[in-house]
Amino acid sequence: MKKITIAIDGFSSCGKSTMAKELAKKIGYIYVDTGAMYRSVTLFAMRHGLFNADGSVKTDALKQQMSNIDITFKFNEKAGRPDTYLNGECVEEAIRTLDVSNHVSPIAAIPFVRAAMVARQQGMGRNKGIVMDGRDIGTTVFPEAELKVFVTASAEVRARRRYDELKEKGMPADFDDILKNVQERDYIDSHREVSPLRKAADAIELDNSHMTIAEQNDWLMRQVEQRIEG
Ligand SMILES: Nc1ncnc2c1ncn2[C@@H]1O[C@H](COP(=O)(O)OP(=O)(O)O)[C@@H](O)[C@H]1O
Ligand SMILES: Nc1ccn([C@@H]2O[C@H](COP(=O)(O)OP(=O)(O)O)[C@@H](O)[C@H]2O)c(=O)n1
Repeated sequence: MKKITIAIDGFSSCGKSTMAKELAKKIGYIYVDTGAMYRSVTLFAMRHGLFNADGSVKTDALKQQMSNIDITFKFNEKAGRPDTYLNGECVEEAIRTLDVSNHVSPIAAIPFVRAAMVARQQGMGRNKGIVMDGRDIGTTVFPEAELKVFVTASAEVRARRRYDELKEKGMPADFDDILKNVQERDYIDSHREVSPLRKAADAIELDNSHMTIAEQNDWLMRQVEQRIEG
């Protein structure tokens, strides 16, 4: 069966990685969560004092440190998805905190950070057979992807989903803080100069506000079948 490239973009916390990882498992593709890469750079910057007190980034210092940031993925059989490693340390949990979420968008707006991440992502997808989710996969990383999906849901629905997830994991969560974070990231991600979050002209839009996880997985599988058979 022919292998294709699948790009899943959209707003924060709308279910991109949930559907991407499930699809990859079903069809035996590699799954890459590009948000985890930007989150890992952010965690590194937080740990190394590369943020100013006002939340802005010490850009020159970060630039000098970029070659010391090694991000890798290793498949976790139990979780059924790849875990993210920063310089050899599993940071899967550490990169999902609200603190990291509150710092990530300024990091992801920096051109040299994006250039480094995009180069790595393109390398991982060189042989196709990949499902990648993020903000700029269909527009910048793989503009030639055979299937592009752009996912949306209302900000309240997305914040509720993230809130439920953090609660279930026993992590601190406040609904209003999460909603504010989701809205702020949407704004910064959509308005940055380099690769802003936007729907690619040839992407299919999916509003999953009122869909179950099973329904969206079925929907995505149908889209893939059409591309693979067609
Ligand atoms: N259709 C859905 N209905 C309810 N919850 C969902 C749905 N899709 C995803 N979720 C949940 O929403 C949360 C955010 O999903 P996630 O896949 O991490 O989003 P993203 O990758 O877009 O940030 C997760 O806890 C996930 O289980
Ligand atoms: N391809 C990507 C993926 C994420 N990002 C940035 O990384 C942040 C975290 O992405 P994420 O996918 O983990 O976020 P959630 O939607 O899971 O909350 C986003 O808010 C963007 O600022 C990006 O700029 N480009």
